[in-house]
Amino acid sequence: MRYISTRGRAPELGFKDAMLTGLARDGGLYVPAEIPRLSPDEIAALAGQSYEEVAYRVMAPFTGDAFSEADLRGAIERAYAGFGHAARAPLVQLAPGHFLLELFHGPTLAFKDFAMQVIGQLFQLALAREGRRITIVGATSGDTGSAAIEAFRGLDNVDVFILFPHGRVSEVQRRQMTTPVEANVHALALQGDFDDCQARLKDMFNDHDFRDSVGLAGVNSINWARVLAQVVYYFTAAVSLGAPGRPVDFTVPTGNFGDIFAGYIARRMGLPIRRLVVATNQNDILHRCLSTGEYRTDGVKPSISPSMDIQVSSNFERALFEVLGRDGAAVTQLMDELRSAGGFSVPQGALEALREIFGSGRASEDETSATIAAQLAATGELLCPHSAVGVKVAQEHLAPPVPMITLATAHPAKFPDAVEAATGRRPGLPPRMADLFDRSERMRVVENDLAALQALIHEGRRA
Ligand SMILES: Cc1ncc(COP(=O)(O)O)c(C=O)c1O
Ligand SMILES: N[C@@H](CCOP(=O)(O)O)C(=O)O
Repeated sequence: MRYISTRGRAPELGFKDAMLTGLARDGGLYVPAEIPRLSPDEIAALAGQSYEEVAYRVMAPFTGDAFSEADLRGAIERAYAGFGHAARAPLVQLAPGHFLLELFHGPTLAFKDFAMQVIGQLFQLALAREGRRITIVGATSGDTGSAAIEAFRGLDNVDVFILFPHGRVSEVQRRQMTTPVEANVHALALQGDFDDCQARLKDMFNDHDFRDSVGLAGVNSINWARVLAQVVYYFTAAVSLGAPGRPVDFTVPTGNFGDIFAGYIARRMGLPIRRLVVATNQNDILHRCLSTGEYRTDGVKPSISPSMDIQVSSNFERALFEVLGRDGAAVTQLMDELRSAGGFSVPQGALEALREIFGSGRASEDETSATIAAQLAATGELLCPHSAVGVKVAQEHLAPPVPMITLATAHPAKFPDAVEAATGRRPGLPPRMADLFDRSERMRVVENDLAALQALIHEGRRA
């Protein structure tokens, strides 16, 4: 299996190198040269299998010969062993025809653990084999950072630097990043928003001297392996509701477009997904774009679903690449316009192709709070604000008899203030995290300045 860049000017790589590389050297994102398909019989045969078995069968066609079957299976087994639910990603019913896929039973209580735990294992295998050290730099609006730290903390051959927007993540999210004691973990509170964090991260990748000198690696969803591991739960959920014999819809709380792009890949692999619905908070650039064809940034607005406070949605580039007929030059032109003018118009044919697959909707702050309260009253399910955005938008897109599955992307206890304000009930952390507020914090507040960040990373790495 070979991987190509969405900008068409970077070397083709195998799975392992694409994973260790992160962003392509032409600034694009790696995607598989071909998307493997599973036959209806192969999809039907996933019914009743463990989450780990489904993960192996879905991921193996993409990893090619990068890892032996035993290594890949071992990595998957270790990745999910610490999850707090036997099903890993349980499906609960909210209403007739509407289901919630709970993706928050991993170690850091958000869907990021599903991929981060696997790639943590795969990175360790690959680095040990090659005797390499790397520096991971990640940008987070709250959840990727803690998941990455959890997956890579304490490793001898990895240093981890996480950029998060200062004052714009929840206290639980911040403490998850600032309380680990391992010397290889560095939490950096950047004076700016998430888009600034992600822009500086991409600047570092595009500075090839810096990139090579520190052995830069990325574990944001710019990394194809992140997207791949997230494809798996679309299969487990759809199959449990009758796929391949029955189509399903998904609604996905969306920011960086990585999670919903994983659903798109599942669909291309043959899973009968009828619609994928993008659910945004008041940072609704994707909803506006799908509605009007205009992708225009207008500044990140802080919300009660902070992990989705994103305007420059990284993986939308992968979707554009597909609907532009895999034309790297056309993608490069749109991305250049985004950088120079803050936006672009999606060509009409590409917009129609997007709309055939993706629906969209937006939830205001009040609607998000009202949905948290209403779901608690109606079903007893306590939603985090991101999942509530999803449920609210999903309710507007129900199309019986096709079942709707909404992704619940984080545990409500990560956002106790917003949940308490909506319901009067303050969700508690699981016992293993009960002392989170007693642990001492370690973080540096940093300017939004590329050269200063690069110097800090150079100095902070262990020799
Ligand atoms: C809790 C939560 N929900 C939803 C999202 C949006 O996911 P994506 O960025 O893959 O679109 C994020 C951040 O990625 C998140 O942390
Ligand atoms: N919401 C994310 C933003 C980064 O997303 P990623 O999927 O590209 O890592 C977060 O919580 O950090």
